[in-house]
Amino acid sequence: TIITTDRSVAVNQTFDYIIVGGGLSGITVANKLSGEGYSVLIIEAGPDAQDVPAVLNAEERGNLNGYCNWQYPAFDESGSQLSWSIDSGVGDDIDRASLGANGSFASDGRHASEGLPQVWFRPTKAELDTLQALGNPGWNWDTLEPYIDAIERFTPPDEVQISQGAAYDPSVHGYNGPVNVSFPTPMRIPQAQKLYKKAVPIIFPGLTVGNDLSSRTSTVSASTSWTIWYNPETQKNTRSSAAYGLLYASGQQRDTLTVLAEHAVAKVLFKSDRDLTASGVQFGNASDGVLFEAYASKEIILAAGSLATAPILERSGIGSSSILNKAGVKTLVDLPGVGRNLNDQPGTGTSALVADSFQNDTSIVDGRNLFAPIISLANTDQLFGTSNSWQISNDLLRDLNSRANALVKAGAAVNAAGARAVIAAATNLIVSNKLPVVEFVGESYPSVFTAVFWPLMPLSRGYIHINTSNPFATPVITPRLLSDSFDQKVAVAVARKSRDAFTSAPFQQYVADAYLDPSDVGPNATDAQYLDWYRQTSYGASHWIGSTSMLPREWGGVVDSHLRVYGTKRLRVVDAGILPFQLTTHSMSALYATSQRAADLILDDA
Ligand SMILES: Cc1cc2nc3c(=O)[nH]c(=O)nc-3n(C[C@H](O)[C@H](O)[C@H](O)COP(=O)(O)OP(=O)(O)OC[C@H]3O[C@@H](n4cnc5c(N)ncnc54)[C@H](O)[C@@H]3O)c2cc1C
Repeated sequence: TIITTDRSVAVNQTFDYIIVGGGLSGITVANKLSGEGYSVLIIEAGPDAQDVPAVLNAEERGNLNGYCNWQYPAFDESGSQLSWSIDSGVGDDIDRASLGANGSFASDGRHASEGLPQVWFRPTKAELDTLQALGNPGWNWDTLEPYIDAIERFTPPDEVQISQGAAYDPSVHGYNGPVNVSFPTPMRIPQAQKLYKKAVPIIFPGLTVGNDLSSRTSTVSASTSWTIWYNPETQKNTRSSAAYGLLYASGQQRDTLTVLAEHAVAKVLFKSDRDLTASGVQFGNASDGVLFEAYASKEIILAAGSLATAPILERSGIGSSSILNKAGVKTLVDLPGVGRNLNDQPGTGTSALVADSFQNDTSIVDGRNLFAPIISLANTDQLFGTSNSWQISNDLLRDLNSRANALVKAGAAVNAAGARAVIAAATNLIVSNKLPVVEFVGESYPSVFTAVFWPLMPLSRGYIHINTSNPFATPVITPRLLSDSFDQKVAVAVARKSRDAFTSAPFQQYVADAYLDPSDVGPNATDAQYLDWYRQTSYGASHWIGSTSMLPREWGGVVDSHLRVYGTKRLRVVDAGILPFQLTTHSMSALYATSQRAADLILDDA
């Protein structure tokens, strides 16, 4: 495998496949295709950060600024810039806008301060089967779960880790894959984990503490495993990822794989404006702005992530003709779904001051930088109480049409039928399958207990589009987080629950001030005050999906169930953007499955 920034490896060269983006999905696909002997070029916008300590050592994720975050600006509907920027992944390792969050060369997109993806657990059968129900034959639990199994190399916790809170269900892990999954050594804040585990069933009645986040049909609370492994030589919790597992690993080297780093793809080239067979890409480096071409004899695969693939399609002439006209791009395929249905989970958090006598107790508060030691996933019954939940569920079912119409009006969906199908699918998971609607993370930092949380199955949708043909300009991203009233209800309810946790009996003797932050949203605050605070402080949880959804074309889909871009030939999308609705997990486990399955579909057609 050649990894280089020397563009001469690609300029005017022809490969079997060109993959745009060396993040989680791009690396996974490249590994499979090159493993079959096909020549593959990955063009990755970010840097090769293989030996960067902040990338390699999982606990240095706070030092990633400058390596791994494109930090795209975000806007509200009036065009004003929001106060937060989007951590857009630089793959695991590359520079942050491009790399997928999980361990790829780059990651997909979020704040460097939060670091690259690490939390690992599986989605449920119900949600993977819903991909198929949305008009995508072959995309279901039975076809995808084996790929989740295949990618994971799980190290079960040892007795010490188990005594510190770790637990697992051996049947929901893979043991022979390239991506390591384990509990940290030592476990973080074991005593504080116990407090959260006692408080969670109190604040979310009906939610039980289980033994594994991956072992569930609906809700669960448990200590988290991460995509890390413990290196006894360096004594460090070490990052695992698509990049480390499938690209850098000595056993995965290929004669036919070339990675060109620090170059961004501007657009896809076609044989002609009439024959929309993808034949190559135009690419360059923003520092000099010069554009070059490289060619593929078989296919172009866009894997630049949910925040970059849609703009590449638009610059290539594929998108809504009115948006392309305004940007000065000639429309080749009028495909209005490009860039719509964008969504992420809006996250924020509260904190409580730890009592003086426990301030130096590292089993309760520590400065270690591994996010999310204990995670709880609660459904509407557990969040709202069963009778309120019944009413809220009825409202959700009743309001499908009005929600769909509102999304079309806002420009976040192509048509009411498509919007309704997607919202109905999510609603069904919430109402009938009782899947979790909120994620609640128990954390601590020096001097404070914190709760970090987000609506897990948001119904809000936004959009991302280009506004210029300049290949190096950032897209205009309008996330519209919390624009839906159900998401608002979930947000307010979980924020209140976090206060209930810190005032609950288990925490009482450990907490000096349960309302430390936000101090002005106190016990008597109204829902409106909570919502106002939530809006001001929340930002995307870095699980951006949906902007190139896999759906029937008449519903606003961008790719078909073989991930082929409608209206074109030899052009596919394989990244988080294909998911039409959120999964009740962090995205990487599912994306490893979708990208492996995509590689098999591509090989079937080779
Ligand atoms: C900070 C952060 C933390 C996260 N934490 C977790 C977690 O704990 N657990 C979890 O499961 N998931 C987590 N995620 C989510 C997960 O990482 C992403 O969902 C996943 O990486 C998306 O994969 P992808 O292949 O779609 O895109 P990515 O992995 O983002 O890859 C896209 C790649 O394309 C590159 N690129 C972009 N534009 C161009 C261009 N024009 N030309 C060439 N290359 C380009 C990018 O640099 C990037 O390398 C996190 C994400 C972020 C950002």
